[in-house]
Amino acid sequence: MQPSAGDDALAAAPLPTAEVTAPSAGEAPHDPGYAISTRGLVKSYPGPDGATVDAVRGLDLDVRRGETFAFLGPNGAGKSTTIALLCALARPTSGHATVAGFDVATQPHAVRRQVGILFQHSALDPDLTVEQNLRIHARLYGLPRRDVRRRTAEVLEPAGLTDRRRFPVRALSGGMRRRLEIARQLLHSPSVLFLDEPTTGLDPHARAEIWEHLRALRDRLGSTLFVTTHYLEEAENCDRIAIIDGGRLVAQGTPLGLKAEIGDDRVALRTSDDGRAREVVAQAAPPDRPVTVDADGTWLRVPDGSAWIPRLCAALEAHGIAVHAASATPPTLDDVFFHHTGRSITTTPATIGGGR
Ligand SMILES: Nc1ncnc2c1ncn2[C@@H]1O[C@H](COP(=O)(O)OP(=O)(O)OP(=O)(O)O)[C@@H](O)[C@H]1O
Repeated sequence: MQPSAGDDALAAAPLPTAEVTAPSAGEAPHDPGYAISTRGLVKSYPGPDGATVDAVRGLDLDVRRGETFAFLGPNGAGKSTTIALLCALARPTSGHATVAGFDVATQPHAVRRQVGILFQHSALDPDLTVEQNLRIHARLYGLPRRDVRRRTAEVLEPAGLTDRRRFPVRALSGGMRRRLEIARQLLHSPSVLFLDEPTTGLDPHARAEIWEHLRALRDRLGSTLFVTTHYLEEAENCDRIAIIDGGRLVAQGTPLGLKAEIGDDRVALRTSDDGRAREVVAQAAPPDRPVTVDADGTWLRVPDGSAWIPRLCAALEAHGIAVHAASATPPTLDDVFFHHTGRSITTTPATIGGGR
């Protein structure tokens, strides 16, 4: 969902051209090592019939400078609302947040000059050329006229779009358009770049290219990247991950650290009779290990999963149940997501050996 700015007067304010000032002490929690810091951040919207929709409920988040940070959550979890708050496009109901050292509630102009935002839906004009789209943005951000040509060339080059600068946007591929949107957001040299599902709708090749581009930008400019994505393999390559569910932060850590917290391997068995297999596996497995039957077959979590496969297969075969396939897999990020939210982030059913 695209952050809706319409509910807040803040969003309608014009972008300033003046230099920003440093925050005064005590306005919001701020550690100079953090690009983003929030404490008890809340956003509630008026809902239907006088009810209140609590989109973000008390978020405590710390994102280090130069970090690539993945923000994961099911649909409606509050990801876009969080981005809107952090970009000062919506006003927090309560709590504090600083971005690049500026308070989103008391210094919204300064925050907006420090951030670039890639929305889920394209904000490019397809009839204008690549350069014209960039110039409009430069003007909106009050870039001095003498700098526009230089900055345009500087952002187009790493995006691989220099030779397309006179093409109308409608003549670009989906991946090129996304790279152009990223380039446009870099024109005013933001220190934090927010990307709301930057690769959704792109084919795997274009997705890989976007990530290559983002990593190169991070390495070259030292920008902090805050990315929402539904693709766990993309989150896997980020420095740290936060999972939000129902507006609350349910997990935060490195991909490795979060998976290590889950610990045990997942052993999945596809059998001739999964209903009976569940009972047999429950008896043969260590006590207090829940055994589940779903589209993947019969599965459970145990330490050193591959050592359990021969034992479980022997027990099943002793009960006349044939085992068609068996696998043991270490925890994946989808397991982490499932563990914290009770559901899978993937839309397609997981397969034995490749799923939860
Ligand atoms: N302007 C608004 N007015 C009322 N409710 C809103 C508004 N914007 C968002 N919400 C509600 O807040 C909750 C969080 O929405 P949000 O768009 O932040 O979630 P999300 O995690 O970005 O979802 P998705 O992955 O589907 O984009 C949802 O219940 C949504 O319906």
